[in-house]
Amino acid sequence: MLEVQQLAVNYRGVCGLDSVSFQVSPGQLVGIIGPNGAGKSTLLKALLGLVPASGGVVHYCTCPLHQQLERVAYIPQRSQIDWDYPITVWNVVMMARTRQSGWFRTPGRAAKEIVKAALERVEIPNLCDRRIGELSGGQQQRVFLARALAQQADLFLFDEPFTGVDKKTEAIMLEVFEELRSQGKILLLSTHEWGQSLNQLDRLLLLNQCLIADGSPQQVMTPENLRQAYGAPLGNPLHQDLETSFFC
Ligand SMILES: Nc1ncnc2c1ncn2[C@@H]1O[C@H](COP(=O)(O)OP(=O)(O)OP(=O)(O)O)[C@@H](O)[C@H]1O
Repeated sequence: MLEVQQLAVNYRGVCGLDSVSFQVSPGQLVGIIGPNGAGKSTLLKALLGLVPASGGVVHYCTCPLHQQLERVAYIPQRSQIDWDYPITVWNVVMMARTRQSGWFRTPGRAAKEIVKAALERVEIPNLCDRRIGELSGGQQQRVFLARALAQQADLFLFDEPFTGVDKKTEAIMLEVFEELRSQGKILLLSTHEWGQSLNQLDRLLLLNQCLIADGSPQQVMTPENLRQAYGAPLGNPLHQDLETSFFC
């Protein structure tokens, strides 16, 4: 069980997150939605301690999460990754095994098998010798999904995994998420996706600095909650699009 209590982040006077509390059970796929600047990325980073919390606690299996980061796979937003870094696909995915094999040791056969299997699962074994900067956006996302798989984590945090990916990559991602969910893993993903794809999620957290709603997609995506999060009154074309895309 992941337990988040009154988590808050303050960026030198700018509120990033305001007293957010929720719990996630094993085997749940949870989406985090909200407008730009709502604190979705901040929430994922604060869970890991990548940004300092000004308050609150994050426990996983009753112990502080920051003491067991080896159990967490984090895939940041595309814009946070240096795609010009001269590293091959194979080595990016192998980084997931470094903690086990040690930074200065040659990876063993078991680590290589895990990396190979992860690349095969996301259908890019043929790209293993390519540099990450030479890949398409969808291929790049698959590399980081493979790295997350190779880490064999218990908790997966994805920051906008669907941004810039094609339907094929999205389908592979959703299949992998489903497999992880059925293995009892916890998955949290921030998204700007709307429409029927939200129904794939067990739960949604609707954020706008504070947690506006937490429940099934149907419970969360109500006109009143959307108004509260996005601030647009009914009659605003943007707001109507959002509602239409979900409720049709
Ligand atoms: N490093 C930082 N320094 C100062 N303020 C920050 C920093 N990172 C985020 N913020 C602020 O914190 C708030 C939440 O930002 P965050 O990036 O978490 O939102 P988001 O929901 O992920 O947005 P988006 O959908 O645009 O990616 C915003 O007001 C943002 O300007």
